[in-house]
Order: sequence, then C-alpha cells, then structure tokens
Amino acid sequence: MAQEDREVQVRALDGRSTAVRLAAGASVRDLKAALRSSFAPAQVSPSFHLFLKGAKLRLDAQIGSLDIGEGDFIVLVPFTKASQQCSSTRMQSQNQCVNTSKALEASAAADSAWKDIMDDLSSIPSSPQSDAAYKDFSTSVSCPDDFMTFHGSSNGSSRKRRKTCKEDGNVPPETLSSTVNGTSEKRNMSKKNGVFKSPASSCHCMQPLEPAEMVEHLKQGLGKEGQIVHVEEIPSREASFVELPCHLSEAMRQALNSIGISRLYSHQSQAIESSISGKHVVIATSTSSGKSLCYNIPVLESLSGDSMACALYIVIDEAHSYKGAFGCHTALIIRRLKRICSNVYGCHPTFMFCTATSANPREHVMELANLDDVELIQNDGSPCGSKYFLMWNPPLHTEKEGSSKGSPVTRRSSPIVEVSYLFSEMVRHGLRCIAFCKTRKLCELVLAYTREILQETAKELVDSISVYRAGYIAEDRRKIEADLFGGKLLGVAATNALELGIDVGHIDATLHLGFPGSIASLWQQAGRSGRRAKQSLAIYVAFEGPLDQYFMKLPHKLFGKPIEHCQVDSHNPKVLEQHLSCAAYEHPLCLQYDEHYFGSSLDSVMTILKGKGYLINNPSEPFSSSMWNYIGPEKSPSQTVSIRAIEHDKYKVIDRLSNRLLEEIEESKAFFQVYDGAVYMHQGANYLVEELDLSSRTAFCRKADLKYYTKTRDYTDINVLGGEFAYLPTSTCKTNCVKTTALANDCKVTTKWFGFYRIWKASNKISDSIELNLPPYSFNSQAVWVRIPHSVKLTVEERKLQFRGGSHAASHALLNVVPLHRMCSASDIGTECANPHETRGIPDRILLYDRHPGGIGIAPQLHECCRLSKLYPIADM
Ligand SMILES: Nc1ncnc2c1ncn2[C@@H]1O[C@H](COP(=O)(O)OP(=O)(O)OP(=O)(O)O)[C@@H](O)[C@H]1O
Repeated sequence: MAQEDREVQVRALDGRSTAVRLAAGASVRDLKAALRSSFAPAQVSPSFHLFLKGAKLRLDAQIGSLDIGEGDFIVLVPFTKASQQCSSTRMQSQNQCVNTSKALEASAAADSAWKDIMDDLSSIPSSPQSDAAYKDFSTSVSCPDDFMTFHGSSNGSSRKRRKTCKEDGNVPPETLSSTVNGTSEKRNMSKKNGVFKSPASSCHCMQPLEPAEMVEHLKQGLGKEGQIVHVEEIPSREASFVELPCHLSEAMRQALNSIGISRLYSHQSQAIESSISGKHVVIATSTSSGKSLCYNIPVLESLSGDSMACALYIVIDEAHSYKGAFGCHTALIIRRLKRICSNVYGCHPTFMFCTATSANPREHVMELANLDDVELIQNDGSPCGSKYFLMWNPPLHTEKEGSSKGSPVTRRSSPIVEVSYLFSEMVRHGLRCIAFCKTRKLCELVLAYTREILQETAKELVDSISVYRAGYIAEDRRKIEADLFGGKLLGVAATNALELGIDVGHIDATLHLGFPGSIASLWQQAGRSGRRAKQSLAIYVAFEGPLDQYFMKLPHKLFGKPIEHCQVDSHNPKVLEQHLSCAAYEHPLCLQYDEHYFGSSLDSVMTILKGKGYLINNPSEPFSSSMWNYIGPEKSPSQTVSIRAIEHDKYKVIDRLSNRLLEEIEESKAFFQVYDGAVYMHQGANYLVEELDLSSRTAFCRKADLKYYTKTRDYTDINVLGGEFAYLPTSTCKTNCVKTTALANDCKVTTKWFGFYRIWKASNKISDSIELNLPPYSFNSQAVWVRIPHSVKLTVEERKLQFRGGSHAASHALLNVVPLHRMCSASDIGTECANPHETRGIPDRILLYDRHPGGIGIAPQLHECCRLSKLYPIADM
C-alpha cells in the first residue's frame, strides 16, 4: 500500500462488509462516492450516513484524520427520508440546545435511566458459545464472518459451533473448547465474568428425580454457591370430604358417580348449598380445587328439576382479574345486566365468583356486582401434595473491570442464566416445567440459553422446550399447548399468558424469573404445578432490583396472609357515560328506578349525554320519573365501547425467507422490538430486521446468528392534560386536595425513538449507536404525581447533587414498590424520562403513568392510596 493510502473497513447493517482504499487526504464524501459505485448496500440505498464508533462522520472530514484503530470499522446506515425530528446527536452537533446546562442535567437523567436498563441487561450474558467466540472484542470484529451468519443466505455458511461435550455427555473438567478465528481455544468457563457456571456445578446425568430429591440435588450442585436463601415446605393437605348432599337429585348423583365423584370436598358442598338457597357466594380456594363443580352442580340441578328452567352462565371465574379499567367496565356491564333482569324480566340472578386469594375477595366482588352481601368460602377441602418453594438469589461476584475507574465492583450473577440452568436441570431430570418470565424478550432469552446448556449436556432434549407467549399467532400457541399436554414438550418458558385457564396437563415444577407483579399472581403461577395431589416444586429466582431483594431478605412476606387489595372503581364518570348510552339503548333510563344501579351521579351524566345528543327525555315530566331514550348516532352503542383497552393496531413480523408470519406486535410496543437493524427474537432464534414498512405496518426479517443485541434509545414525555389544574403549585394544591399533595389526571404519553445501540452479547459493551427515524407514538392514559417542593430542589442543587437524576431514581424506586400495594405488574406502569430538548418546561415532579393506552385505572388507585396515607404518602408507601 502506498504510504499516503489508507484502507478502511465498511460494514452494512446486514453484516456485509467491504474494504475501501483511499488517499489519506480524501474526504468522507469521497468514501461515500466510492461506496456508491462499488458496495451493494450503498448502491441499493444511496442515501446513507457513515458512523465510526457511534459518531456520525462529517462529509468534509479527511480519511487520514479519522481515529480508526486495528479492527475498527465504519458502519453504513441507510436512511429513507429526512426527519423533522432531530436525533440527539444532530441536535448536539448543531447546537440547537437552548439551555446547555439543563440539557446536560436531563441527559444525565436519561443516562441514569439507561444505566438502569443496562443494569438489568448486564445480567444478560453471552451464550457460552458467543462468549468464547468474542473473548476479545478487537479480535472478533476483525473477523467479518464471525459478526453474523445468515441462515439460508446465499453464502450458506453454517454457524460456528464450539466442540460439544464427549459422547457420554460429560464435559471435560474445567475446559470447554471453542473456535475463535478458526483456531481452537480452551477456556475455563467458571472464570468468565462470573456469570457462567463451572461445568462441575452443572450436572450432566439424566436420572429422573422427584421434587424433594431435586431440592437436595440442587443444594449439592447448582445451588451450592448459597443461592438457596429459603426453603418453604408447604405441607400436603388431606382432602376434607362430605357425602353427596341428600337434596341432590338422583340423576345428579348418578352423573357424578359416573365421573368418579362419590363425595364432595367440603367447600364444594358449602358453595352448592348456599347457591341453591339463593345466596351469592365467592369461592377463594386453591388452583385445581374443584371450583367448576361448585357452579356447575347448582345450574344443572335447576335445569334437571324444571324442564322450563333456563340458566345463564355470567359465573365469574378468576374474579381477581376484574380490576382497573377492565374491572370498571365489567362492573357497569353487570349493573346493566341486573337492571334488565329486574326491570324487564322481574328476576334477580344469584352470583357465584371464583377468585385467587387476595386481601379483600368479598369486598371486591360486592363492589364488582353491586351486591349487599356475599358469602365467602375459603376453607379449602381439596387434597394437595406438598410443595417445596425455594427462594433463589443469584450469587455475588466481584468483577475486576466493572467500573469506569477500574476498581472492582460486586454484582449478582445473571438471574436469566440461573433460571436457564434450573430449567435445563428440571427437564433433564424428568420434571415437567414452566419457567415464568415477566416479558416476552426474557422468555426468548431463557429459551436460547437453556437450549445452549442442553446442547452441551443433553443434546436430545434441545427441542423438548419451547416458548409460549402473547404475540405468537393462535395456531402456533394451540400447537405448543397440545405438545405440552401430550408430552412432546417437557417445558416451556412462558409469560403470564399461561397463568390462567389453559390446561397443559400435569406440571411438576415452576420457575419464576423475578416477582411477577403480585403475590396472588405468583401463587397462581406456582399453582400450575402439583395438581392432583402430587408433590411439586417452585423456585423464585431474584433480579437485583429492590422488590426481588426485599423478598429474598424477608421471605415470610410471601408466605404470610395476602396483602394485596383487588380494587374496582364503578363510579368513573367517563366510563359511566359510555355505559349509560348502552343502558338507555337496552331499555329507557329512569332516575327513580335506575339510581340504585348507577349511583348518585346518574342525573348529571344523563344530562351531559342529553347535551351531546345521545339521550332525550320529555322536559315537561318530573325529572325523577321522566323516561330517557337513546337517540345517539351509533346503531348499537355497545359496539363502540372497548372494555379491555386492547390495541387493535398491530405490526406484523414476517420471516423473509419463508414468508411466514412470526408475530403481531401491538403498536405501542412495536418500535421497541422492530426497526431497521433491530435484533428480534422468536422461539429462541435471532432475526435481523431488514426493513420496517410503516405504511403496511410490516417488519421483514431474516434469521441470523448474531453476536450482538439491540436496544432502542428513546424519550417518553408525559403531558398532563387539564391545563392549569395539572400544574398547580404545591401550596395551592394543599388547599384543594384532601390530605395529600398527590394529583391524578388524564395525560398524553409520547415516546420518541432517536436511535439504537448494538451491544455485544459477550461483553455487554456498546458496539455502536445508530440513528433511527421513526414517527413518535402517542396515546392517552392516566398519571399520578407529586410535585417536588422548590425547597427540596434548592437543597439538592446547593449540595451540588443531580436533581433530575435523583428525581428519576426516586421515580424508579416508587415504581418498584407499587405492585406491593396494588395488583399490577411493574411493567403496567412507567415513569417519565423527559426529553431534554423538549421546548415546554418539565415540571419538577415524581410521576407514574399507566402504560396501557387508555389507562387501566392504576394511577387513580395510587392516588387513592396517597389519600389514605396522608401527606407525602406516595413517597412513603
Ligand atoms: N369431589 C371431588 N372428588 C374428586 N375429584 C374431584 C372432585 N371435585 C373435582 N375433582 C377433580 O379435580 C380436578 C380439578 O377440578 P377443577 O378443574 O374443577 O378445579 P378448578 O378449581 O376449577 O381449577 P382451576 O383453578 O384451574 O380453575 C378435576 O380433575 C376434577 O374432576
């Protein structure tokens, strides 16, 4: 090469790369021209930016002046249109930021939010294979073929696999072989980052074990680093039987006998007797305790005794799931039903509810169905096998290179890896298992890692596990359910999509990756194992976050009496408005008769609806006895009420090679998962998103072995609606609000994506940062917040501490404790991560909002929580 020439490596997002040789004095503009004439990705997309180590290259920069080290490469990122939005990079480079110090401060908050994410993600290790292949970043990037391998791509090269263990299934002690740049390397897994298990601690035998044997096995093997911080042995329970009640018809007795039921569990008998006598009942007993018979027998008995009888099933199963906005809608639908039954048909239905345990099952269902009294049945008479409930805290490790200053840092091993090892143990030892994960992505990661582990230890079981989660098309889900039920699958990594209802046959063990959001939900999930009186096992694996660590320190908080309240608000005026239109359509409204169903605000809401042209009455009649008829524009007003706040707009994910639909992602979540260049996971496999077509809402992707994952960079602004009220100074609020400084109101949530990081799996280090041009996404929701007194801000600033970063951290702390008080998952709520470049002022506040479009009522519940807790309550919860 001539001395003044320089060769640069350029890589496209799809992994193709090229080397371009230019004079050192040539500019980036010249490089772009050269690429357009010779490099296929640049020819296909002639509009592109070039990035080096995350920074966009200026067109007039000289090639010779670029800081390109050994193994560094330039990344080519196509763009399709000029964006109105500025990326943060562009904004900074063009000095558009009005207030630099403010921006820096807020950037620090964003950075701290990013650190939170990284802390979560830092527990995500490379797979053993990729870690080996990427022991050294600079080595790895110099090997383009190792960056990724496309499945089915024209070069057809296959994935590089490290040599697997010996045929007898035993891994040679201490070492595993791996292939780096074509050379074989030996490494000691136990020394790597502290996240991998030593081969010695992960067993390789496949002897079937009972749950109790598995506990001992774990204590001596996988869990011998002190992970098992608590074992709760929940004793078996003998069945409490009663004879079939003599008042049951002969036909019913014979029918029961024919399905092998000669006696009833005590709670069944009590529920049936109360229901037949006309009492409303709520049955709060364990999973698989025979609740179906409690409601089927009274209905069938009535039908068999009277040939003219007619039964309407509205039996309310899983009653604890009727909460938030969904609960509010359901409460009003039940009121509409009761009103029609009474006012039109002259009948009064008897209600039966089945529910998971909560602190207030009786009060909850009374509010849900507007009942004055309900009998609570909670003495469980069904038999139950013993259950071992293990609390598993990943071990602490010291990392030498952990902090920026080079001093060692101590952190826990990855809970995702711990769960993956546990999952493989269960499957290998014949325990059918569900590994519950909080998010779809976690499911995919757990599946990928568990398959890697099984690949080493029991290759024949690699395909015996799968993922089950929302987003998959119905056909795929039915197949997984059938395969699990039929025994073809031994385990699934699942979201709470598998928590309720679906019968997947006998399960021996459940794993719980992090607290699922409520104790009721944890027990519901754990109840999926050990049905039919068999012994079972549940293992709760903790993340490093405060809530999980709280339970690891105080396990008795999980095993004591339920602490969570299930709440439903049947008085929300906006929801009432929608349902009063429906009620008037079903049968004219009358204040005199209907206030009992719809509450004291009935008259005012009817008047509002009249003003909007939905209702009409005769003004000359007395208000209380006047009949109000529906005259609104909709043919059937109930069709316009969305009771589940379910999103209908979805993005399709298509595998380009097979043209198969992989998933449909709700619009609000889509841009976190699919965008040009994103790494998307499906059934444990990586796909590269090659194109996101916004007009058809379709992401086209291609399977590839990737050594990195991607993470969006985004801001979420919360604009509280309600004008002046929303921004009242704290002093004014004190006079207006009862016993609390907290406020709650509707809000508009806007997320802007301005880029994404590519992060090496092996090291969790950022490879590069790439701009994104995606439209912002907005939805209306509900928020609750407390203003931070100015005096607090002054004090923080006087002490030269970061105010924005601190308030953001406080919001995250609050986010973590909310699920302890109200039944929701931490992922149901979010906190603002304000855009420092936003032109409107950002109020000093700690704010939480409902992350589901439309809101599911959590924010108003938290506001209520604050009222109960008096002053500054939300921070004290
Ligand atoms: N009295 C009884 N004697 C023997 N077996 C019974 C009795 N009652 C119910 N069973 C059996 O117990 C099993 C569980 O019953 P069922 O599915 O009704 O429970 P469940 O409480 O509704 O479950 P889930 O919590 O999943 O909703 C069934 O196989 C049923 O046949």
